[in-house]
Amino acid sequence: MTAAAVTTPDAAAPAVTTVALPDSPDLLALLSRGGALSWVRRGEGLVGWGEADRLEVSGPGALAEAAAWWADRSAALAVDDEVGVPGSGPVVFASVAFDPARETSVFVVPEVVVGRRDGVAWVTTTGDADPGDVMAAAREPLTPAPGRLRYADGALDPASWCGAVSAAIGRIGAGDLAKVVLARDLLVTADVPLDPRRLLDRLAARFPDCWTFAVDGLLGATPELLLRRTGRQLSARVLAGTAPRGAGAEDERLAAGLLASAKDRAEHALAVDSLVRALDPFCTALSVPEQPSLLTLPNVRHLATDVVGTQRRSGARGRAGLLELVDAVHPTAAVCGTPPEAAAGVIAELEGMDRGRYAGPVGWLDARGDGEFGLALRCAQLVDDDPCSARLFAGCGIVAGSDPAAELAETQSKFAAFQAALEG
Ligand SMILES: C=C(O[C@H]1C=CC=C(C(=O)O)[C@@H]1O)C(=O)O
Repeated sequence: MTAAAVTTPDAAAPAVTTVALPDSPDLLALLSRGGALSWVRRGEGLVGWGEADRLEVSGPGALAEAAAWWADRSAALAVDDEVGVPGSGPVVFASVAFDPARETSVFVVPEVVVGRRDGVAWVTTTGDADPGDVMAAAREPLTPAPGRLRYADGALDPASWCGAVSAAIGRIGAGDLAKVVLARDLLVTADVPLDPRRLLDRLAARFPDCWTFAVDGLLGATPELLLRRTGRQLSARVLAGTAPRGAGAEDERLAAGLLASAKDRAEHALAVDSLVRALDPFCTALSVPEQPSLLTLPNVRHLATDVVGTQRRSGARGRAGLLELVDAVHPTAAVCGTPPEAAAGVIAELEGMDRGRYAGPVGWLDARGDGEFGLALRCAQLVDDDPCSARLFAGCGIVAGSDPAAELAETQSKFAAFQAALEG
């Protein structure tokens, strides 16, 4: 545990109090129905509820605006933090649009945050709420399981989406670009309102190696870590290149085939390269394994590269904040393509939908500047005006050598992650 912090900017400033908890709570079990906020992996992370503050922002410079907003807001709080670890004290949850210049990014400061890190648990409250009362309040009962589900095509039906993939392969063949990630959406409607807590519980139970996230109605379990900052230490898990799971010996064969696939290796290398190029100017050291490893999930397997770096103490504009770093690395070629401008143009032209916050950075940031951002993948956006409906997303990297039917099957395997959570 690092030093405790007490800051008192002015007498009228809202108070933020963090106290240690004697027991380690099941974080997701604490959430109540409205406004569930989550970033949890293997029982550790943060959950939050209530809204002490909120920013919705879009346009060029959206992330710089958000960073300035959080710096102002967090500096104005009177903080009493007896825990003093990343994630204790004031925290903002964030869900950034895939294209922050065009679409809305959302930042929410919860009234209550409960965290757990390396077995140490704490609760942070903003304003008058008493930490003891907050923890004593039992979670409201879950709403019934969704029961019958109806699915409908989103922007493109499967055949049209395969047509878009063929068109993208044509552009790649013509030399316009090397890679583009094309996504599709699927609409689901249940007979009863969807309960985010039920979905998050099920996602966390089935995908323990993923980060189970929820911010402002966007929920999912992502295997991809865009960027974590702890002090000057930076880390990321880049994924690109996917194979389905099989039964018995077939599963082993598919795993070996993925590692040996020149097409998947090329797709993966572009994603790693895009992150490393963007991060390098901010780092004194950056370590990148030469070969990808395999990340095995219940529904798919990915090529994975874990990158770690040490941030420079200062650059031309001082030491970059986490949101500035996120702005610099996003979008990587894991969600956009190479070169990014050409890929973004092909996505806008061929996908036929707005991604919203799908494939954007999602996570949290504290007042010290520590935080974690994943990419919002394997997720669904709850529909604002229809509590029984959600929009699911899945995408695939397209390179020379991609096959539209195989890419369609890959989106189905990726949708299956959220569908399993819905169908329980
Ligand atoms: C864009 C998605 O996945 C990305 C992350 C991992 C593997 C990917 C792939 O193999 O295509 C994608 O780049 C998605 O799941 O919607």
